Parts: sequence; C-alpha cells; structure tokens
Amino acid sequence: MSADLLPVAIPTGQRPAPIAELFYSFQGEGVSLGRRALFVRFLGCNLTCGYAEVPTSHDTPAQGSTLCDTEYTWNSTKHDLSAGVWHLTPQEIWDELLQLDPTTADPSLAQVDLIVVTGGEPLLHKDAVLHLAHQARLTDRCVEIETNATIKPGPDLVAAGVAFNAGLKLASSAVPRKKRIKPDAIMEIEASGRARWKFVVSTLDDLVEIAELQAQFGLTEIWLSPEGTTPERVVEQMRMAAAPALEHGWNLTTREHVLIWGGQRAR
Ligand SMILES: Nc1nc2[nH]cc(C(=O)O)c2c(=O)[nH]1
Ligand code: SF4
Ligand SMILES: [Mg+2]
Repeated sequence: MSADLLPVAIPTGQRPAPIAELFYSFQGEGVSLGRRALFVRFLGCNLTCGYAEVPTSHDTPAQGSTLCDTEYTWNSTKHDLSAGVWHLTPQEIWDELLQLDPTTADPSLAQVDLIVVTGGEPLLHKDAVLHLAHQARLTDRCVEIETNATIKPGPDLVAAGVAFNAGLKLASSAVPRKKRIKPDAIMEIEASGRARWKFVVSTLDDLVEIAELQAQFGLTEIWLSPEGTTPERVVEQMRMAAAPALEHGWNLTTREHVLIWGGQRAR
C-alpha cells in the first residue's frame, strides 16, 4: 500500500459528532437570559423524557406530563434522525459557529460572547464539547452546557471553566428514577462551583420533589423553568411557580425564545 492510501488516523479529540442545529439567538433560559449566544445542538440522548422507556413506535403514548421538546434529536420512531444532520469534527463545529457570529462579517459589531451547548444530551459528545470549551476560552467567550446531569463531565471540562445548566429530570418526565438521578454525576457537577440546577416545572408535585433533591444533594443554585412550547402555557406555568419559588429561595426563568417564536426550531 502506498503511503497516501494508508488510512488517516483521526485524533480522538477530532472525531466527527452528529449536529442537529447550529444557530444564533438569545439565551432563552436561566442566568444568562436574553444574552446573544451561538448555539450547538447535538443529536442523541440517554433519556426519553415523557416516556418510561424508548418508544417502540410513532404512536407510543407519552406517560409523563413533562415531554421532551427536542424529540427530533433522539426519537427515531417519530423523526428521521438522519435528515438534516451534519457530522462535523469539533474544529468544523467551531468554524461554523464563528461564521454565525455577526462580528466575523462586520468587526464593528460586538462579539457574541456566549456559546450554548445543548441537545439531546451534549455530554454524550464530550470530546467535541471540550474542544469548543477550549476554543471559547481562547476567544474570551463563556460556555454554558445544557445537560440532564446524568453523565459526569470529567475534570478536563470542569477545568475548562464551563458552566452547567443542569436540568435534572423529575418523576413527571416518566423516566425511572435510577436512570435520571445519578448521584456521582450530580455531585461532580455541584462540586464544579458552576452549576445552576434547572428544573422544568409542570405540576405542584414537581416542587415537592425539587425540595427533596435540593436537600439530598445540597444543590446550591436552583432555577425553575416553566414547561411549555407556547407563550400562553409558559406564562401560565410561571404564574403557578412564582410564589413557591420565592418562598423556597429559588430563581424563576422564563423561556424567552418560546415567548418570541413559539415552538420553532433553531431559535
Ligand atoms: N433561544 C434558546 N435558548 C435556549 N436555552 C436552552 C435551550 C435548549 O434547547 O437547551 C434553548 C433553545 O433551544 N433556544
Ligand atoms: S434529557 Fe433533554 S433532550 Fe433528553 S429526552 Fe430529556 S428533555 Fe429531551
Ligand atoms: Mg430547548
């Protein structure tokens, strides 16, 4: 075999990862609400919010009141996961993100200084996330990882200075507790000192469970996030959650992108 036919070894950190969406918007939830951000949405999730198990057909009924709002990243019974997906190396993801930052075309504009990494579950693609975290740091940008907090991020990612918008799932997701509550991952994320625990609330029972999890794991910073993919539903859930949030010492975010654009994708 001549040298130019030898298979090229791809360095572990540069394996392509499946990307569902790259977009430029406002961070719609949590501590950075309203800040302009560049978003990366990875394909794939290790949970099945709304269902107790992986659905077996497109009409498998949901069993939980908190349904995943991005089923197109993992539910192959309802969506063609290969449609519109890109397989990009971590460096290619970074290059595409920079193209979305308007300062690239017009340096007189302020740089977008926040990268939001989401999914699916982005920590299933740790090498890619770590590369983005390093590139972000080199360019003075912050990174927020929207994770379900079931996978340990590992020391490299913690040392890279990222923040975790850690969305622990509750019984209302229908996912069995032993799949959605992973004590080792929760403790590692809390110990990073950059965890914001974000709970999607759809019922008053959710609030009881949040208080129990807070006490069990010593969660320091809690955010309630209203369940809903319409502005009306988001406002209704915020009204339900507001008084209990103030009473328990919890923060309450809205979902700004839903208020502006409803349930549209890549917003
Ligand atoms: N604008 C906007 N903000 C977001 N914050 C977290 C998001 C997510 O889907 O994880 C999200 C999203 O999908 N859009
Ligand atoms: S963890 Fe997030 S992406 Fe995964 S199923 Fe639940 S809501 Fe959907
Ligand atoms: Mg979302």
